[in-house]
Amino acid sequence: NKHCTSARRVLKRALTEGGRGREYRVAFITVIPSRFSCTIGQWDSDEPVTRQELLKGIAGAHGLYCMLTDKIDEEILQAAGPNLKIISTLSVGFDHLSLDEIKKRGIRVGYTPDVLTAATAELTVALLLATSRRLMEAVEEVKNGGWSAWKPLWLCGFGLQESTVGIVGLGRIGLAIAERLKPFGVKRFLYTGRQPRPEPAAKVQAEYVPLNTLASQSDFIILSCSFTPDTQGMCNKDFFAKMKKTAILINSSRGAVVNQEDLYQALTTGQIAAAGMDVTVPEPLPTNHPLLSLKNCVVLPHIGSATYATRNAMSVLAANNLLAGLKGEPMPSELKM
Ligand SMILES: O=C(O)[C@H](O)CO
Repeated sequence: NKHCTSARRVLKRALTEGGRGREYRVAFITVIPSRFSCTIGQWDSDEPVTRQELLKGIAGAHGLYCMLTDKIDEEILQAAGPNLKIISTLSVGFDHLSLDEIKKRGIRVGYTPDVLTAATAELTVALLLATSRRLMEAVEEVKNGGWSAWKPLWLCGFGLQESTVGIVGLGRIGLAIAERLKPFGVKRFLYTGRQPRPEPAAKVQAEYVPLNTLASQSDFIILSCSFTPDTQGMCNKDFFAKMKKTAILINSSRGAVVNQEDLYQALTTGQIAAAGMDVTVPEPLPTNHPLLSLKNCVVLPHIGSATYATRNAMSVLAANNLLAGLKGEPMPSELKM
């Protein structure tokens, strides 16, 4: 294999933003040239590659380095042709990859678990606190003159102390979120998923419960599951109807796990207290989307893993996955399909 396609480099911005970013970029760009001889067709921008460019650039490639913004489906795989044997995605999520089509062609897939766990968990906690303690509203009030005096009930929210936290998906990130929340004085952790996970659960004394129980008993519900046909639209009007009126929903998994129309209804009718979303459908969410008009909904632009160090580690891991795959070796992080 003498060719590979690097769809783009994500750390270009790190360089232009200065500071620590500079060393990260160096780390990334040295991976491919020093360890493997290949021709790189690169989309050299921090913006997603256009579909057209990707279709054109991938023709004949042996490997593809892509991101979650690239939908790798039958059309792309056809355009690549039979040379393509390795796909390396700069993400832990892989719902942008048509795995059936990929498997059919005997293509191996690399992804980036573990290295982003801490950053994603940290952001999820930040989003939870920003939502539950109404930080966005509070900052806005300071800026717009709404801060008239200290008042007993003004901008009150909900605290974690003595609360019940429900986690949907107690995987690597779900567990890391629970571990970070525990010191806030959470009383009970509930979790749900395809099956009980006694080992991680024991670390935070989390109880495995059915989804309905989690919905009705939790004060905070955190979505940290993969996006699959089972989880698609899982948080819908039935789910919201079971939640406490004082409960808060936090989503740092994939936007489509939540039915956004039903969420809007639940938030505007007082069925639930608030929601914090780091992921939406679509991304970006149009600026006139109804959810953005709500004070009790905090929306972030999918920044769970966005620390310089984490994006650097993801980039290096994705490059090493690609190289190992091209050499026919085991990848550092290969997706089991
Ligand atoms: O799947 C992923 O990797 C996250 O959504 C972004 O880092």
